[in-house]
Amino acid sequence: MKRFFGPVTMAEPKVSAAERELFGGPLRYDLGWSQHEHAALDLTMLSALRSMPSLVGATLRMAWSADRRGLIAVMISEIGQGIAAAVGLLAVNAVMHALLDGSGTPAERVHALLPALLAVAAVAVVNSALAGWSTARAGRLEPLVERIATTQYLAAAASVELEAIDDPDFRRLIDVAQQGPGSARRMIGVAVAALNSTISLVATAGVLTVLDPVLLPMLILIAAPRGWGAMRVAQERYVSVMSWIEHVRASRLIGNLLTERTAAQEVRIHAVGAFLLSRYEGMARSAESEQERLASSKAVTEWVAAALSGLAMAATYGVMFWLIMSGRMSLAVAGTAVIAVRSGSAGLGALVMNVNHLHEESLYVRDHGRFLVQAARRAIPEGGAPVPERVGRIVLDQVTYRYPDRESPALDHVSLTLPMGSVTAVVGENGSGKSTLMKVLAGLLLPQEGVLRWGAADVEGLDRAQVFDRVALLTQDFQRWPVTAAMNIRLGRPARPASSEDLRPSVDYAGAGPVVDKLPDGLQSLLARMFRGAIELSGGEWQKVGLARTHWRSTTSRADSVLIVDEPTSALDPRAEIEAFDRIRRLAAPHRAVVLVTHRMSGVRHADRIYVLHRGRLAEHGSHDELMALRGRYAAMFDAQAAQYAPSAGIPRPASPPVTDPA
Ligand SMILES: Nc1ncnc2c1ncn2[C@@H]1O[C@H](COP(=O)(O)OP(=O)(O)OP(=O)(O)O)[C@@H](O)[C@H]1O
Repeated sequence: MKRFFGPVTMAEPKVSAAERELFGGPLRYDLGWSQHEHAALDLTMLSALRSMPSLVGATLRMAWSADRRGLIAVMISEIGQGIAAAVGLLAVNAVMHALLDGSGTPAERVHALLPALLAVAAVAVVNSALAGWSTARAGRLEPLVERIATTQYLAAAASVELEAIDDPDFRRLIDVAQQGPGSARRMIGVAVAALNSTISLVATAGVLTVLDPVLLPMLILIAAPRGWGAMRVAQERYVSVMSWIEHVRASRLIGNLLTERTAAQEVRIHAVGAFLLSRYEGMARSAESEQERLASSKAVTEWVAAALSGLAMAATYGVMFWLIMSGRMSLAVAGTAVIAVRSGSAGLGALVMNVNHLHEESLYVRDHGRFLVQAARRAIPEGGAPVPERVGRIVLDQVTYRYPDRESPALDHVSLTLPMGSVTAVVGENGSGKSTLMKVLAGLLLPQEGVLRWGAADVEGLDRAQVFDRVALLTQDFQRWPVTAAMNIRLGRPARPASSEDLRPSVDYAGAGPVVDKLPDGLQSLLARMFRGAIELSGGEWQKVGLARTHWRSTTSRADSVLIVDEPTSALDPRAEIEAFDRIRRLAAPHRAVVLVTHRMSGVRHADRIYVLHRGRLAEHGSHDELMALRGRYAAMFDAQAAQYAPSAGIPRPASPPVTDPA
C-alpha cells in the first residue's frame, strides 16, 4: 500500500562506478537543479494549488505585455468553448428526450428531434472554430513570452557586477534560471489547457447537477483515481530527475569531452577516447536502468488508477440503474448523464494533469523570477556623478579585495598611483594578485576596503558606465569574437562606426598587417572556426588582433583614460614581443596612463614605476634601477630571467638529478 500511497521520497543519488572513478564520487558541484530537491517533496496538489496563482500570474503578465489582444482572444475562445460544452450537453439531453420520451409517429418524432440535432451540430462547429482560434493565438503568444523571458534573463546576466559572476551561488542561479524562458513558453500552453478543462468541467458539473445532484460526487469519485495516478507518476518522474540529474550531467560532460576541439589532441595521442567512451557507456547503461524502472512503475500506477476509476464508474452506473428502476430518473436523463459523466471525468483527469504540469513548469519559472530579483540586487548601479574629462591621476588607496569563496584576500591593503602619461608595471609570482588588481583598477571589482579614486572622486560615486568608457583592457584571455577581423577590432568601441580604412592605423600599429594580408578577404574575413569558410588564427596572430582592438579603443577617446594590459605577449615570438612592448609603451599619452602586467621582465625595465606584488600585498616599488639596487624580490626575479638568456648560460641544466625510470 505504501508503494502506492506513501510519499514519493528522494533516494540517495546513485553513483555509477565510472562516476566514482572519474570524479571521485557523485558530482555535487554547481548543480542548480538540486535546488529543487526539497520542492520535489512539496509536490502535492495542495501546495501546487497554493503557489500556482502567483506563478501563473507572472507568466500571464508577460503574455499581457507581449500581446494583449492575443491573450484576450485566447481567454474569450476558451470561455466560449466551456459555454459550448454546456450548451452541447443540453442539446444532447434534448435529443435524448426526443428519442426516448417522445410520442407520436416516427415522422413526428424525427421532426421533433431535428432542432436539437441541428443545435448539437452547430455547437460542435462553433467549438472547433473557437479551439482553432485559441490554438492560433496561443501559438503566437508562446514564442513572444519565451523571447521576453530570454531577453530579461540575458539583460540581467550582462548587467550584474563581475563579483556576482565570480560567486558560485550566483553562477548556479544563472544556470538554473536558464530553464525559465522555455518553461514560461510551455506554461502558456498548459495554462490555456488548464483553463479549458476548468471551464468545460464547471459547465459539465453544472449540467450534471441540473440533471441529478447525486451525479456530481460520483463524477469526482471516477476522476479522483486518475488524478492521483497522474500526480503520482509526475512526482516519481520529478524525483527521479532530481536524483539522477548529476549522473546525467556527468555523462553529458564526458560525451562533450570526446567531441571538443580543445581535447581532440590528447583524446587521440593518449588514447583517452576509448577510455572515456567505455565510461560513457557504463554511465548511460545505469541511466537506462533507471528509465526502465520508472516506466514499469508508471505502468503499474496507471493500471491501479484505471482499475479504481473503473470501480467508481461501475458504482456510478449502479446508482443510475437504481435511480431509473426506482423511477427517479428518466431514460433520457440517464443517457445524457452517461455522456456527461464520461466527458466530465476525462475533463477532471486532464485538469489534474494540467495543474501538475503547471506546477512542474512553475518551479523553473520561479527560479527565473528569483534570478531576476537577485540580478537586480547585484546589478552595476546606473547613474552617478560624471567622470571629469581631466583627472590627472588614478589612485588606489589601501585597497583590499577578497573573492566570495576565499578565506584570504587576493589584495591586501594595496596602494598605487597611476599618473596620466606614465607607464606603470606590476610584477609578481603566480597567484600574487596581479589580475585581481587590474580588475579593481578597471572598475570591474569594487574595493571592499580602501578606495579607488579617479582624480579626487571615489569611483563608487561615479557613473560606472562612464568609468568603463575610460578603460581599455587587453588581457591574455581577451575575447576572440566569432565575427570578421574588422568587427573584432571595431568591437573595442562598438558604438562608433568604422570602415576598413578607419581601422587600418590600428592594424598597422599592432603589427597585424601581414596577418590581415594573409586572410582571403582581408579585414572582412570571418574569424571563427565553427563556421564554414572561416579562418582560425594562431595564438600570436590573435594577440596582434587584440592589440589592434585596444589601439582602436584607446585612440577613439581624448578624455583622461587608463590602458590596462595583462600578459599581452605570452603567445608572441621574441621579436614580436619586443615590438609589442615598445608599441604599448608608446600608447602612454598625456591623457592616458598605461598599466602593464607581465612575467617578461625585459618588458618592464623601461616602465616609469614598477610595483612588486607578493601574496596580495605590495612588497616593493620604484624604478628598475631603484629596485635592482634594493636587491630584493624584483632583482631576484630579473636576475633569474636574465641568467636564462645570458650567453654563458648555455642550455639550462636540471637542478636535481633526473627521475629514474621505474621500468
Ligand atoms: N574568480 C576567482 N574566484 C576565486 N578566487 C580567485 C578568482 N580569481 C583569482 N582568484 C584567487 O586570487 C588569487 C590571486 O589571483 P590572480 O589571478 O589575481 O593572480 P595573478 O597574480 O594574476 O596570477 P597569474 O600570474 O598566475 O596570472 C589567487 O589565489 C587565485 O586563486
